[in-house]
Amino acid sequence: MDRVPTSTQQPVRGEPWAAPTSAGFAATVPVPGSKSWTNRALVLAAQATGPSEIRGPLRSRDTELMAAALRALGVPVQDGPDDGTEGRSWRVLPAPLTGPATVDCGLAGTVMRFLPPLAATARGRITVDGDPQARLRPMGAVLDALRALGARVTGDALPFVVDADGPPAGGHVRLDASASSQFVSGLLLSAAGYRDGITVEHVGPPVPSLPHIAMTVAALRSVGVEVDDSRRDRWSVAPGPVAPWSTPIEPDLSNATPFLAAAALTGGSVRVPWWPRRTTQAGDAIRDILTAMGVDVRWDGDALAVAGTGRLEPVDLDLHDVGELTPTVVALTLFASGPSRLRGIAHLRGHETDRLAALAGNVRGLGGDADETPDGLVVRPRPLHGGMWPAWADHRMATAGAVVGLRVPGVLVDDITTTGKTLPHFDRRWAAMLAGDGAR
Ligand SMILES: O=C(O)C1=C[C@@H](OP(=O)(O)O)[C@@H](O)[C@H](O)C1
Ligand SMILES: C=C(OP(=O)(O)O)C(=O)O
Repeated sequence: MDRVPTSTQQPVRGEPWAAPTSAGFAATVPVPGSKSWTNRALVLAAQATGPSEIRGPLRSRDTELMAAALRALGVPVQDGPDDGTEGRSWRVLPAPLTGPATVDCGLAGTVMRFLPPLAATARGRITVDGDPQARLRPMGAVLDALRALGARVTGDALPFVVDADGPPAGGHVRLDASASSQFVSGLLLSAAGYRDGITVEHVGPPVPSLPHIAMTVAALRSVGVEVDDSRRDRWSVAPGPVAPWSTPIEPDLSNATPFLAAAALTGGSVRVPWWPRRTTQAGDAIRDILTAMGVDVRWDGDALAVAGTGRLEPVDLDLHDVGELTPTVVALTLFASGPSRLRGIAHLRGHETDRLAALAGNVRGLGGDADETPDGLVVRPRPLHGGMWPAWADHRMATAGAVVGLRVPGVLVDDITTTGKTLPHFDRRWAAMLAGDGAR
């Protein structure tokens, strides 16, 4: 039976976006800073012993919401000097966290999961809400954990209220983080400010997106916070000072994936400059995924260079660790030489939308053949026709529609502006890539 993705999204404003087709191009595509790194940097900088400068941050809806949340709690987050680069730096000036305040999470998982543990260390009443669709995202485990750690929180999902009275006791808490790694990351990021620190123990089916927890641990250590992650499913943060943030933000590799997929699908080539050789970002997994599909992937100086080879092999992949790549990968598998299977991603049902239902439904809407499984998707390539590819308020659904549209005339994305969640001006960047801007 066809399922329709859960969506309370508001009626889409404006005209649908006609996805351009392409028969190949050569382009250099710089991508802005990482969402995941930027929002970790902001949360840590707000707790630091002195001012921080966050260089090369992502400036998008998710990160502007995090900056606005910190300002609402009394922490100035100011523009740094304008050096002409896109990701204008942020200067964060730590100050006592106070309510009353209202925090808008939008649809950002990082804001709704990272901010409440910080808010619990403030003083005053803090009301937290977000987009209608955000109210459907799993939150209960984090809010229960905060209560167990001594915080006063009313509610089990957005909207909820934190009645803060200075740093809670903290201590040891058990929670089921199988719905989102962000439950763990959020608690760890503010744990140094709890009186006894925090030890988080996961109990339940495997935690998804473990590289994102490794990123959290790396971020904490970079500001001098002591973290013990030596035991599986257990993370312990000691109480103590947080040093100012100083690490430049890496480019967002997940945001790079639709552009790399475009090269793979059209026989074109794309270079993404400043691709880190070592990183905790999930998006780095695209190198192995494209290679497994038969695409030419190589280093070119400081850039990653991807070129289509005219063939795309089918894949059987466990994306449990790198679930946010699924929409891009599905777009690619639609054009592979046989059926593909994607596994380990049941938790995507709690992302911006139910991504498994949205992807299967959108593929079928273009005449394709995709089915949900209990923990993923099966995609069987067949000729597609044009039609509407709804974004379901989900930035990665929108960018996946752009990828599909490269090979299928007449694909329309109902709301391309939803890409502003993590990648402002996506449509302009896409057009520039197809025009071969910056090609070498
Ligand atoms: O911590 C982070 O920055 C993120 C963790 C992951 O969340 P889930 O564990 O909920 O998949 C990922 O999908 C999301 O895009 C960003
Ligand atoms: C799951 C994602 O986002 P969020 O940070 O809102 O969970 C994503 O960007 O793919």
